[in-house]
Amino acid sequence: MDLGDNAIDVTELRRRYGTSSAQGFEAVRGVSFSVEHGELFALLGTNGAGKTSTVELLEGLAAPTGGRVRVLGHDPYRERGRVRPRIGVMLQEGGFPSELTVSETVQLWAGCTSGARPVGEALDLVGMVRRRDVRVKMLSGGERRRLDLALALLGRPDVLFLDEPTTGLDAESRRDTWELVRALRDEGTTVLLTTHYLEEAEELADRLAIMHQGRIVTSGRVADIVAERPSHLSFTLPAPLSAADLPSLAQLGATDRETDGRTVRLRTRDLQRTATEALMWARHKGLELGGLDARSASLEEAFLHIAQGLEKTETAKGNAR
Ligand SMILES: Nc1ncnc2c1ncn2[C@@H]1O[C@H](COP(=O)(O)OP(=O)(O)OP(=O)(O)O)[C@@H](O)[C@H]1O
Repeated sequence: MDLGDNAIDVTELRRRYGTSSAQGFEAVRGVSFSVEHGELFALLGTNGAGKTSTVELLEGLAAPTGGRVRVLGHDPYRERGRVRPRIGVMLQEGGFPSELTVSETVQLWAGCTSGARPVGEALDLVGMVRRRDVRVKMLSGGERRRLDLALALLGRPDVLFLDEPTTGLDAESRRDTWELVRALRDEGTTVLLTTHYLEEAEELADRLAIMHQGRIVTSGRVADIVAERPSHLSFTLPAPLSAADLPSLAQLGATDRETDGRTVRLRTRDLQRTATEALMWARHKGLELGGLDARSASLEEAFLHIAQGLEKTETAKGNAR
């Protein structure tokens, strides 16, 4: 393996569906990013943003209409034979013959995979050993996702593509999958994850990119993306006080505030300072603040802010036309 290059390099990637450029639809519109070896990179986006269309190009399932993709230093479409044995792909909809049992399915796949893990090991990784003799048609949606993951892991891939890996899983199975994905990353596997669950990206991703209408609108480390958003401090004042009795926003180190009756929500770039000022004020006055909640910004909030901002821009453009 050439460790000098990134595991994945994507430059100005484009994908158009339909043959005619006049009638076709461009789902990927000049996307660039790279993923280092051993890194876990998440691709997030609004519905129809172009995540799956992008990932399919990385998996070599289609040729791009523009730009360049390299996976492990090779073109995944033209040099499929060199890339395919070293990647693991978990698609959104794994189509299994429904009459086969779980272990027969893994056996079948193992027959087509060079250096495959033993069936028992693959099933153990995803917690499906006890379901090995169950026919695929009898599995729940979440169990099918886990079987899909077992198949993607069979060839001990250097690069693992996970397209919405925990959709349909209950909270406990989702946590188990996260633990497994983290362990694989810690062993050096590069992971490219697409997900609708922001919490999942927040838990797992070293870096992420957010797509909207075929383009990357923001990318970076989770902490950096989140740091651009303010934190919140909220509490309820005891009667008969109101927000007007609070110190000024400048004294509290807050940027602005919302009130709902006696409940106050302060936005701040310095949560520790704002919380300290508010608590010292309350102590000085001998007051008890109800429902006190100090919260750093989350990825969900950053994502909604970006998505809502884009919506407003598009509405404004539409109105201007
Ligand atoms: N085969 C196709 N022919 C024409 N348009 C397509 C085709 N596949 C996808 N599209 C369109 O391309 C756009 C991007 O779809 P894609 O599935 O890549 O988005 P996504 O970000 O994965 O969405 P989701 O999160 O909803 O799964 C959508 O508008 C979709 O309707």
